[in-house]
Amino acid sequence: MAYGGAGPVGGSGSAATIKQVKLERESELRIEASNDAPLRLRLLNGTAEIFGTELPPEIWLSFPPRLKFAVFTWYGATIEMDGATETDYTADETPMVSYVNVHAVLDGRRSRAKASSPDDSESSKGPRVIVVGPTDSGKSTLSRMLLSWAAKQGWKPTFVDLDIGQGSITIPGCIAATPIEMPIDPVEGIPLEMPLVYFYGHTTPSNNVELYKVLVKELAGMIERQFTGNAESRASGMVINTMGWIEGVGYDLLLHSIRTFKANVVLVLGQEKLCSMLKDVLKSEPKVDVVKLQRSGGVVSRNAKVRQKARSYRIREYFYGLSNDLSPHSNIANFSDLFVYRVGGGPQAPRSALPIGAEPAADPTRVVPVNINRDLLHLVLAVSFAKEPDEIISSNVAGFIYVTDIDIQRKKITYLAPSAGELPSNRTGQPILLHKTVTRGLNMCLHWEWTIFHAYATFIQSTEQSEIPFSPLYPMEMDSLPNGNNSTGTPIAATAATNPAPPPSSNLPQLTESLKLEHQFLRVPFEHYKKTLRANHRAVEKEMSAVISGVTEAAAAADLSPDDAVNHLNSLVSRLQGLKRKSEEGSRVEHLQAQKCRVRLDHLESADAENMSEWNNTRLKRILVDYMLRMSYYDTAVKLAESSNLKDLVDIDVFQEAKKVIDALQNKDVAPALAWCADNKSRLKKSKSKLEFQLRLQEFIELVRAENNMRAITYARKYLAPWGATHMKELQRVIATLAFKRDTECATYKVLFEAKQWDYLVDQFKQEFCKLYGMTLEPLLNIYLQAGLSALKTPYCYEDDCTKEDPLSQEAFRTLALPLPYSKQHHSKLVCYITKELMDTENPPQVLPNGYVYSTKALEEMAKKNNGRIICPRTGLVCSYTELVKAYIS
Ligand SMILES: Nc1ncnc2c1ncn2[C@@H]1O[C@H](COP(=O)(O)OP(=O)(O)OP(=O)(O)O)[C@@H](O)[C@H]1O
Repeated sequence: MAYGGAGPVGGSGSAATIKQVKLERESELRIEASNDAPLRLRLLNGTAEIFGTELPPEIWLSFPPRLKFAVFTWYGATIEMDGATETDYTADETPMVSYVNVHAVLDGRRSRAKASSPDDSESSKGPRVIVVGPTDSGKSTLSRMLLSWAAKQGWKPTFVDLDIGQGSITIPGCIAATPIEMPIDPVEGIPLEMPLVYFYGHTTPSNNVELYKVLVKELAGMIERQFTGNAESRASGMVINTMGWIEGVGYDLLLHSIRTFKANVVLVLGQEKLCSMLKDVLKSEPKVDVVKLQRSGGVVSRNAKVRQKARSYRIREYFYGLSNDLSPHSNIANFSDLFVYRVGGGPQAPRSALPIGAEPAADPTRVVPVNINRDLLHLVLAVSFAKEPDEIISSNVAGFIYVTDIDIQRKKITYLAPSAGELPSNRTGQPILLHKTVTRGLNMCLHWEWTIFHAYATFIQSTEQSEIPFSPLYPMEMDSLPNGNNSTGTPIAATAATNPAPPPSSNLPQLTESLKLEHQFLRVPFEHYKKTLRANHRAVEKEMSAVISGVTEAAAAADLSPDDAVNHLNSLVSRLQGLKRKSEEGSRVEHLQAQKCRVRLDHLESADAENMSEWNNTRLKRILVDYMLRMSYYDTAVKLAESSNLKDLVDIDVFQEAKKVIDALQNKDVAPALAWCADNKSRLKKSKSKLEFQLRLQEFIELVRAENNMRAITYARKYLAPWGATHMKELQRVIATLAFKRDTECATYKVLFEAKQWDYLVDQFKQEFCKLYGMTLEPLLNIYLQAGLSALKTPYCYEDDCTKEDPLSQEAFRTLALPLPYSKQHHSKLVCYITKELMDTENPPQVLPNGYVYSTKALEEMAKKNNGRIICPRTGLVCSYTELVKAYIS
């Protein structure tokens, strides 16, 4: 196991380096990201995937600290990594072939289910796969691969997560399900649009086995009902991830889950004993395949402490997002608005109420009200969709809140919620958006009372401090399983299968492929919208905390006269009025930006075969506007956008923001650029941007140029010294200008005083700006032109006799084509269908409107005979000679 490329083997938390790793076919690069810094990675060439999701070529992906994963390739690939790792190594022994073979069989079963009549409840049922095995056997990872491969082929399998210990869909302590419509994002994990979540409240089922069973039954029942009305989901089936407790009660619970979900494929990871026990028990159930699969050597074992930490990170992630990109909202509610309930462990039934001989036992599913007091402080609460207390157990939850303060005197509770506004309202049917979190501790419920809607929340105490192609197209030979039943179709391949099935290929229609270039079309307005939301949120928080401390100060000031107090309060009131005005304006802007995102989605959706030409025309104009904006032709861009009614489809407002900074830099003023850096500090820091440093260096150089050495030194101490740890060399070079002075002839320092440094800053800013908004660094026009030029570029284009008609005879096109390889040349000859003569530069081909091509000689003769009309000998199309377009042979 070693790196195939240059650079040191393994990371061991050393300083960040960029290194390349060459992966041979069917091998994987196993990575444990460092504990304190993210890791960037990109696919340089070949194809590779992370747990079933293909990597996009040449795009840097950023992985959060502590993530453990593997980049696998079927055909070979080169990966580039930037950042420190705890460990990284390549491995060529993986169980991926057996996993993909399982996928291939499941795929066949899905197709058969889809093809059968929906009325036939048995045969229209897709595979229901349950993945079982001890802790750290790779269950979640295998589930993820099977889901991503299925989604890639256009299926919509349902992912069911019964592992309350870690929780892939939502916080631990819950069981949950969600449809998977796209391959799972290797960084973000399971998408959380609309998960179905049932709250259990402990991280091990042993605390309340009965409740766990009841919730599993509720979840299974709900999914079954959804399948009844949705043939596509039904045929796609489900993949069920389970917990690692496989002995004693844990084993009973596994069997209970297999039966409750009517699983027909049981995949046992790396446990001979469990596999044979399950085969034994399930042999009487003929339609269940039990298959043993090898555990991957890459699966990382985690001890109790690491697991606990992982849970704690998830609480934080739920409220703050994977990379601190979410802002939870702080709200206050009255005690009287809510009721707290605890599930299970309530008072025991009196002996007198029990059958003779029965011992009083706490009802495991009893819902018990609890008083609100300071014990609730720092608890994570889950808000339920139940309308009445007795519906709590059978209801899924809407989301979670975190209690930050309990004011007993004023009877107020302060909490953080992942979304703005009050707790979810039944009227709109909008649940709190679920992100991820962790749970441990008590098992109680919070009842939220509303005029129209009653919501219940379950809360749990978090004692963990939350800081807050396959392509070798081998034919597949499937072994029949010992207890497999062929009536369900092809049996699942056992681990013995050594030939990989064809890797799942994408079912995305062609249009979607071309829409990939439209990424920034959606991303830019969305990033802009997010930025406005953040700015508005910050402004409100700032003003509110100033007002609150103003009130507190006034209350504490014993010597404040009534008049002064009134004046003080009046000033606070006018401040709040100002905030109200600003908020109204802010919300108007937010609304407009959200609308813009909607318009763009609608525009993309409107593309279909019928209006393609008009749609493409609009696209061309969009691309031209984008080009002009990037090249600073703002007025022309605005005119074209206005005259073509494209204002919502182009990013003029975003580029106006850039224009201010660029204009200032061109006037040798760094202040607006520095302000822009301050506004986007955290995101620039995340992407390791050096822009602020470069701006500061330039300010320093200007002070040296003005011979203001003392100020330059003070400036360097204040603004440049903090960069010393990471950019010492550049810093030393610039500081040396104090000695060399502005009229130095020493080339190393002379260049620092040149005017082109400002152009360089403009370029740097443009790059950072594009990165921040998710834009391509090159204008789209260049990318599209390069795509075309790559087909035309031949050595002939660079010879002196290259004809003027060839785009590559133009210098501008030649520059664009510079990085492109020559197009593949076939020495074929084109022969005219009519005259059978060779078509070459002497007798060039011409294209008819119907796409057929004939030689110029033949067409000229035909036009002469028919008064300028051309009749296509193959389709009969009639057109004028003037409608023909010359074709170029390269
Ligand atoms: N091939 C691999 N290379 C590197 N890391 C891997 C590989 N396969 C799995 N892992 C990592 O190992 C860890 C454990 O894997 P996983 O969560 O799939 O196991 P599990 O059996 O579901 O665990 P649990 O005991 O929580 O149920 C995860 O962090 C996963 O990302």
